[in-house]
Amino acid sequence: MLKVPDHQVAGHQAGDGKLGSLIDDSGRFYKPLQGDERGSREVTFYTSFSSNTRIPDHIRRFFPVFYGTQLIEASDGSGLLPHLVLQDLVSGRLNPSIMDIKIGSRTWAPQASNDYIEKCLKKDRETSSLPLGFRISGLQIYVSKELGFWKPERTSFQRLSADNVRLVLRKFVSSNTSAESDSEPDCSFASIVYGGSTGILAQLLELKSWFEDQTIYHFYSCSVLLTYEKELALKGRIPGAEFKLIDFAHVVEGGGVIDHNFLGGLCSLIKFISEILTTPDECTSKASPKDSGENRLWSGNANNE
Ligand SMILES: O=P(O)(O)O[C@@H]1[C@@H](OP(=O)(O)O)[C@H](OP(=O)(O)O)[C@H](O)[C@H](OP(=O)(O)O)[C@H]1OP(=O)(O)O
Ligand SMILES: Nc1ncnc2c1ncn2[C@@H]1O[C@H](COP(=O)(O)OP(=O)(O)O)[C@@H](O)[C@H]1O
Repeated sequence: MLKVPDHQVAGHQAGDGKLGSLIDDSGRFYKPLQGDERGSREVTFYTSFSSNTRIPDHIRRFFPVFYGTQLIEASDGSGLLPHLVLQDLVSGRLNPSIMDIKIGSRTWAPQASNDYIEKCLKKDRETSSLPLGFRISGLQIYVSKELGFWKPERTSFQRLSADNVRLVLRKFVSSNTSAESDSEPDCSFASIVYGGSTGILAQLLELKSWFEDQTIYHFYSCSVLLTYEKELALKGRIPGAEFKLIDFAHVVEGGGVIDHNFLGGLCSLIKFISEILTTPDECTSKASPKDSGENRLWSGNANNE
C-alpha cells in the first residue's frame, strides 16, 4: 500500500491532488519521473551510477539504493506513471530530524534553456546559494513527544545570511530548539551528530576527497540530506547521524573536469560545520533575527506529525 511520506522536507510534495513522491511499508521511496528531461536525466544518472565500477563502495554508501523504475498510480490521480524506486532514507526512523541542503552556488546545468537559467539565477541570487555555495532547502527538527516537530515555512530559511545559516546549523543539533524558543542553541548534540570519527563532518570529508578527484559527473542542484534521531541522542545513545545525496535531475557528464561548483559548496558547508565543532559555545549573538529581519524563521509552528 503506497502512502504520502510523513517526513518529506522539500521538493514536489504529494497530497491535495498534487504530484509527488510516495512510500511503501517495505522501505522504498517512489519518485515520479517529471515528464521532461529532468525525469530522464535522473533515470540516466541512477542507471549509470549503479553500474559504474569506478565508484568505490565507501562513496556509493552516500547514495540511495536504486531499484529501477516502476509504473505506479500517480499521487495526483492522473493514472499510471513511471517512478524511480529508491531506498527510503528515513524508513525505520521514528522521529527523524532532517535537513535538505542544496549544494553549489549555481543550480543549473550549462545545457539548460535560457528561461530555466534565468529562473535559477534569480533563486540562487536571492538565497544563500550564491554567497555561501549552498542553501538550506528543507528542514524539520524533532522537539518532543508533546510538541512534535519544528518545521518552519520553507521560504523562511532559504534566504538567510551567513550568520543565520550558522544559527540554523546549530539549532539542528541543539536540545533547546522549538518554535517558541529563541534562546541560544545549546549545541548539546553537535559532538555526537557532526563530530566524531563517524559523524557528519567525517562523512562529508570523505565525500569531499572523492569530489577532489572525480570528473565523471557534475551534480547541479543536488542536495545532501542530513538525518539523525534526537530521541536517541537524548537517551545518550548513538543517534544514527548520516547523510545521503539526493535529487539528480540536473546531473550531467563531467567530461573529465572537476565539479568545482559542487566541490566549492561542499567545502563551504564543511567549514560551517567544523566551526560549530571548534567553537560550540560561540553562539550567534551577532545573528539576532530581529536585526536581520529574518524573524519569520523563528515564528514557524511545531507540527505534530
Ligand atoms: O518549482 P519551484 O519553483 O518550487 O522550484 C523547485 C525547487 O523548489 P525551491 O527552489 O526549493 O522552492 C526544488 O528545490 P528542492 O528540491 O525543494 O530543494 C527543485 O529544485 C525543483 O527542481 P527539480 O524538480 O529538481 O528540477 C524546482 O522545480 P523547477 O524549478 O525545476 O520546476
Ligand atoms: N530516497 C529518499 N528517501 C526519503 N526521502 C527522500 C528521498 N529522496 C528525497 N526525499 C525527500 O524528498 C525531498 C525532495 O526530494 P527531491 O529528490 O529533491 O525531489 P524534487 O525533485 O521534487 O525536488 C527531500 O528533501 C527529502 O525530504
